[in-house]
Amino acid sequence: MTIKRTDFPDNFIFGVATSSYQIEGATNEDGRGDSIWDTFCREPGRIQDGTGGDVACDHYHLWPQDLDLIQSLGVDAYRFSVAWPRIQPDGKGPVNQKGLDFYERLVDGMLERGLQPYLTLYHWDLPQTLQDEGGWVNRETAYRFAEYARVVAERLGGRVRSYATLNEPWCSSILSYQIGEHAPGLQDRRAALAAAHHLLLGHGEAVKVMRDIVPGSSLGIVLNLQPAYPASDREEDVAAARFADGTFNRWFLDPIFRGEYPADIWDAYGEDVPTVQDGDFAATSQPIDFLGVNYYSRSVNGATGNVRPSESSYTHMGWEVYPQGLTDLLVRINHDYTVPPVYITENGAAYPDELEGGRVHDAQRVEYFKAHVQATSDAVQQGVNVAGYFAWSLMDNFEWAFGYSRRFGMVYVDYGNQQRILKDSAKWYQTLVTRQDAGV
Ligand SMILES: OC[C@H]1NNC[C@@H](O)[C@@H]1O
Repeated sequence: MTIKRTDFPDNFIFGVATSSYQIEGATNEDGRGDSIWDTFCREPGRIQDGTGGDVACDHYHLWPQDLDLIQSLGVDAYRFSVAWPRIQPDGKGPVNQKGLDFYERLVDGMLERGLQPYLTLYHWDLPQTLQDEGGWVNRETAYRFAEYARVVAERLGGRVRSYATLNEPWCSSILSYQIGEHAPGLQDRRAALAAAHHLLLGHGEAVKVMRDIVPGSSLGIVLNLQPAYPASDREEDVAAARFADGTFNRWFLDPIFRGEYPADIWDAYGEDVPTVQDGDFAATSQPIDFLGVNYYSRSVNGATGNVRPSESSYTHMGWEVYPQGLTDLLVRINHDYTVPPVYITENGAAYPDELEGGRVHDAQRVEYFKAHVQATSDAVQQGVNVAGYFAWSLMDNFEWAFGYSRRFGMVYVDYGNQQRILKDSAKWYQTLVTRQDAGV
């Protein structure tokens, strides 16, 4: 059985994805302000290898060669994010023209190379000055976000036809304000749920603003979703899976597509629930043109905690390789919600890659991509309107709390000399997207 590009509709998009803080570097250049991740990386113990994004892949300076690299892969599109602190160093008010100029050059560079720009407005690099005023826990940040969206849309306008407001609001709220592994590193569930609500409010306010500025553009949001499976059919395990599905998936899908929070989880959260004002759900459930789904793995839930099926293989992040979960997730979303076209906006795996004689034989990552592209095709065959697939990631980059200790790229980055080296997985992807009938 081989997975081929012709297994997908002709207009299906294949792309690669990155994000600003993870690849750009140049954190003190051309007027960029501090983000919460610059602050977080300076706090001892927060990042596993003690690093930060101050240099990263030096993409701020190497972007022309990186766009050449993306073009050489033969993909249709490039998913990237704009750093809010480059556009508004204080998170509000004065606009830094040099920041806008950078992204204008980058977008024009994509268009010149026949690459469709898929822009994400917020991939976690909140201006520190807004965090100083409470960050996403402060409802005002939602309105500052809409103002920032206006600035970007006014400059990049029709050249960018696809705008995602947020990347993974679960990470920007629960992982960041409740679990504390991501910036700003708090551990307060009430704060986290307030942050989640204001992120979704900001999404809605930004969509409202952008509808007028970039009419005809495709506006959406990107969610990291994880299908939750019960460890057994025992009632307590089934309940554990439903709770996991509720807190991880439905807490974000429901406000966007149903204009409400899921009642079971709302009740479970008790006093920690966010303050919802009149009109909030009208904003959060603004009609959108696409849903981005970031899929990496599933969870297997038992009453006493998560289970790691021994028969599965695991990535360098400790995530189970479970491609069927992607198909199941897409079919479920399509069944339970009225969704617009879906893009797989991130899918990929970290493995401990070794550079051997100038090559990286990342066979496990090749198998991961093959299986998940196949799983995406299976969902399409089952009637899910999947419009595209973006591999995470174009190149190795700063993997947040893991620093540079985890490599997700299909292109190897030698951080000592900033060389980019195509791994076998890049070559496989190239054969797939350029219709050279990649075999499975
Ligand atoms: O952990 C891998 C990726 N997950 N989604 C968000 C990205 O920024 C991460 O690198």
